[in-house]
Amino acid sequence: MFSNKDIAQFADLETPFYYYDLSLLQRSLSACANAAKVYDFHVHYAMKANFNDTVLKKIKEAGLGADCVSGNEVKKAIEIGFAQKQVVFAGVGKSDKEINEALDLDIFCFNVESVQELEVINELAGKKNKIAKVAIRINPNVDAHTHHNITTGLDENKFGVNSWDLPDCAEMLKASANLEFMGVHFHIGSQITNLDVYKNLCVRINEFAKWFEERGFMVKVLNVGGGLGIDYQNPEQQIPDFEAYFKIFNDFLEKRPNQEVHFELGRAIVGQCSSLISRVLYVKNGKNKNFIILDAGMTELMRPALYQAYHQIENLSKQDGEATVKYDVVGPICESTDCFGKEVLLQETSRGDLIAIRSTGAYGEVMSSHYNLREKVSTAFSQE
Ligand SMILES: Cc1ncc(COP(=O)(O)O)c(C=O)c1O
Ligand SMILES: N[C@@H](CCCC[NH3+])C(=O)O
Repeated sequence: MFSNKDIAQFADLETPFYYYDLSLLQRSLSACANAAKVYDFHVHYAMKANFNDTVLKKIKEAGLGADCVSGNEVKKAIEIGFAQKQVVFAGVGKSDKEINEALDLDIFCFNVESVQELEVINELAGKKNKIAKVAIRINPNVDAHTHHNITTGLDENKFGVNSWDLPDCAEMLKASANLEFMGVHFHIGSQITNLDVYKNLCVRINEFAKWFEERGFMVKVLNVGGGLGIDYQNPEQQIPDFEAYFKIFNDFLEKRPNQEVHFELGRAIVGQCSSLISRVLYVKNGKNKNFIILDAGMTELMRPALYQAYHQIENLSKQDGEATVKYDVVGPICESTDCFGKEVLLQETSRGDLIAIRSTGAYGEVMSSHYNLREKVSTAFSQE
């Protein structure tokens, strides 16, 4: 819900822009940190969800670590002030340059996704006379029951080491003088709303951790990844149930004494704290359809075009009236998929109205592009 003060502030700003509610971000962070603390769990924030500087600084101040998926994310995490020992680096295609940079920055751990990558990290660490800490990202073949395009833990996915390659992995680890084995890593997908999925993941994690222990490895870290979803249908349901989420891992993981449990949450922390604010350029009334044409498009928010993702759409200029007209809400980009919602019921809308597209804090601003030579999308922040 936006206050009249928020809306008055928006009226003076050039659209489109991402609006960040920093007090909501703070409340999400506190809820997450407090729920994790009960079990002494460690949370690394998945930077790919949103790497806006102001957002990152708040997350760092809350004491979370950083989960990175590129050399630039690793560098940015360190620049923002995340402690080196709280930075992890995953990714199925880490380049030699990126590995070298992360070695120089002495990060906590590489989450390694293939036997070849182990070989390369060992060689590059050797050249620097360093010992690289590594966890093996295992593909557990657990169905996350989420959108097909954001599932990552099935045999058909490119991510992680498949179970049949683990014997080679173990051999490589034993033969590599410049690698220190830290533990096992998993991430089965994003926008997971059925928490039972995580029980299945825990069963597989227990099996894989035991597999390594039986071969003489000490598993210091169980990194279970992230993926906890948010309620896109109901943006006012703002803070995910972190307590229920962490409790599942406490109940179902067979954690050894002194073993650390790590999480990599992105969307659950930042998803609800932002909306894309746009202005209506034109309203086209057709025979069978009415179109609202916004000044924001798929270049600012790609999720609907890419995954047919639902985001709630609100007309902020007509908050009181009854919603009576169905519109297809589209952007100005030269693509037919540049559509934020079809047959969206809204108050009768006119040129100049302000429109909010809700729940855009995760994978919104970060996935914006310059297609059609669009301007870089701007940002605005709530007064805390
Ligand atoms: C390795 C890894 N960890 C964590 C995440 C964070 O996911 P989410 O934003 O769904 O919590 C992702 C993205 O899906 C990922 O690929
Ligand atoms: N970009 C996706 C999530 C991908 C998660 C990263 N593996 C989304 O917008 O839902």
